Amino acid sequence: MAGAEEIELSHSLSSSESGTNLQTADRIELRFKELTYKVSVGLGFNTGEKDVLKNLCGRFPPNQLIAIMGPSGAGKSSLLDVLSGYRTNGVSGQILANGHDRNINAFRRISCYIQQDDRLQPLLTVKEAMDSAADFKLGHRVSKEERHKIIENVIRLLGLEESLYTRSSQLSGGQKKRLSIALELINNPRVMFLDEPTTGLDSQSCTQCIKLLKMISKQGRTIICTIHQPSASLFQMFDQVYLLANGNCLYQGATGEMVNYLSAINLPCPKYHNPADYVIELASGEYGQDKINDMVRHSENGKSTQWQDKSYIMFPSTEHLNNNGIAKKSDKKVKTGCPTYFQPTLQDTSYSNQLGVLISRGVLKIKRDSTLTHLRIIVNILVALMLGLLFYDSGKHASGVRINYYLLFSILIHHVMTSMMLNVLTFPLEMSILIKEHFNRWYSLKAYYISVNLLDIPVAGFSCLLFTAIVYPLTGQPLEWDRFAMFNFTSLLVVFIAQSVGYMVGAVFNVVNGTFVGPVLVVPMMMFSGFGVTIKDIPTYLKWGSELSYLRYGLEGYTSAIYGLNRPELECDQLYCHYKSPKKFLELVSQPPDHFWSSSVTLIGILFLIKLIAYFFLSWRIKVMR
Ligand SMILES: Nc1ncnc2c1ncn2[C@@H]1O[C@H](COP(=O)(O)OP(=O)(O)OP(=O)(O)O)[C@@H](O)[C@H]1O
Repeated sequence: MAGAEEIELSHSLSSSESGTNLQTADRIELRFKELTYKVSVGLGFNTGEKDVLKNLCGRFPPNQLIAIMGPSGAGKSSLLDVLSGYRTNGVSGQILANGHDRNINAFRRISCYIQQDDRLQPLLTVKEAMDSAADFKLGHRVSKEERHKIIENVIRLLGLEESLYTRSSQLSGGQKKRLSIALELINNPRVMFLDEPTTGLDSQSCTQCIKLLKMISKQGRTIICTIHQPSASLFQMFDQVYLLANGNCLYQGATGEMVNYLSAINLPCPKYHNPADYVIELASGEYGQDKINDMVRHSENGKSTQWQDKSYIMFPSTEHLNNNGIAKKSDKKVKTGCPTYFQPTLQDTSYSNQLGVLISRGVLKIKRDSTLTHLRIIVNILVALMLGLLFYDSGKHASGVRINYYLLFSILIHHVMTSMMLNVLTFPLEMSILIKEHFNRWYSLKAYYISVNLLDIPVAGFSCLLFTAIVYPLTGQPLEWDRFAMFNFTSLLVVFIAQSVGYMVGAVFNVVNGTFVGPVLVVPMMMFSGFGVTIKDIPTYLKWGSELSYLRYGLEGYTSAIYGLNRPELECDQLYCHYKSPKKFLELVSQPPDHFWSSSVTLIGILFLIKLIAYFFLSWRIKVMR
């Protein structure tokens, strides 16, 4: 993006209805006092607390691009997490928006947080991602034409016109970053937090990215980002610097004043040295801890405003108070920085709108997902064919009853493992996107959870039906529609339960741990399924295990569908067939002849219970991760 073009774009935006330029009253000055953030560290008996941020003070005015700088581990990301409201546990001190205590929910409505890793939907194109973000954030409050105009403006502003039909996964690092910013710009946030927006970008993309942020800040926004070690030219583009070391503030003030500050405290920046490099060296302790202590003392840990640029619009804390020190009613909007219309939820659009957009976006993803959809269908076809050939006609003759029972158990394990492991492996990636989008208020967790469960039905249903349609006739099961339907219904219930277990594991564990925990959770289910040790042979003190095993009810559902419902005697192709009468076999596996419906009802109960548990794990995980 050329400079002239940028100016032209920002001009075109000023008259647009997207409202990307902020009114003075909408601008936010963020201040914090005595801000401390403690985390628990250590394991077992050796636990303790660590002060990540130590009594920090600071002032981030609107219309400015602010860099939080410091060496690795200084507390930059933590400060961003705390100021954005992403982290609230272990935080003490005061955070003020326009001089008033920051109401976390009101503040979240006017801010956004863009994390270091671009958590984008890999299968959606830039246009689709923008459309769905606009649908989530603007919904029906804004007409279709207006929405289109807003998207167009933001896309133009961020120079993404040429990548409109490129999938997010195929964008370059710089384009991904720009798309992340574009998605959040749609609802015109007044404060933007960005964690290391230049990491992984080449120098040209870095410059483009920072130029863009600068331009957005000049529309009245407060833009705060962490940055590692900027080049001298990049450094100059920031309006303000907040320098951290070991959780303390070493400097807060205008970028142009930093060299003067260093000279004033007898730490002059050597000639021809990039001031950004020099302060990082100082903050890393390369010149001694005493220099760090001096800087903390002189900056008063961020309290001193001596080096700040005084030209920006200030929001004195008393500006909106009447003589009694009470906020004036008419100033409600400025006071909280929150829209004046009543908003019962954190999200900008209704629950039904969120669900609708999640489902239409999900359908797009399903169509393109090579693992969750295409691979899943292929695996079901291949396994069904393999089992069909291996157990060919095993269900037809009385001599093959035992072998057929092994087949039923194999089918059960196939459904459990494939469905569960797919979610264990793919959900952690989805989790990181969910956390970002949920934190930035695109949708509620409930809407998300209902949508994923609804979206699971068609693919699971189709692959299950395909599997049954192949394996059932090949293995010589009774060709009766009701038995076929019952068999498939049991498979579906087992698949849904296994998927929910997968969500549960995927929500709590990362891919590596989940890959271990998932199968481990299946083992007790297998032990108590009645396969091998029949239910009547399980010791009384372990009976509870069989009551909980969804594999037991799945196996019972299968055997009832195949051998129950008064199935007539089986053909015997040998001199003697012990299980000629299906009832005899059902007795062996200690199962009443017509157990199908009671097994199905129990499976449905287990399904709802596991779905509920998975939801609680998911919401717990989201809270814990923050
Ligand atoms: N939840 C946590 N538990 C334990 N220690 C933590 C936690 N969060 C932060 N820390 C510690 O606090 C310090 C600051 O971490 P933070 O991620 O904020 O640093 P940073 O300046 O962003 O570093 P980098 O530039 O390497 O990302 C580090 O020593 C980190 O290990």
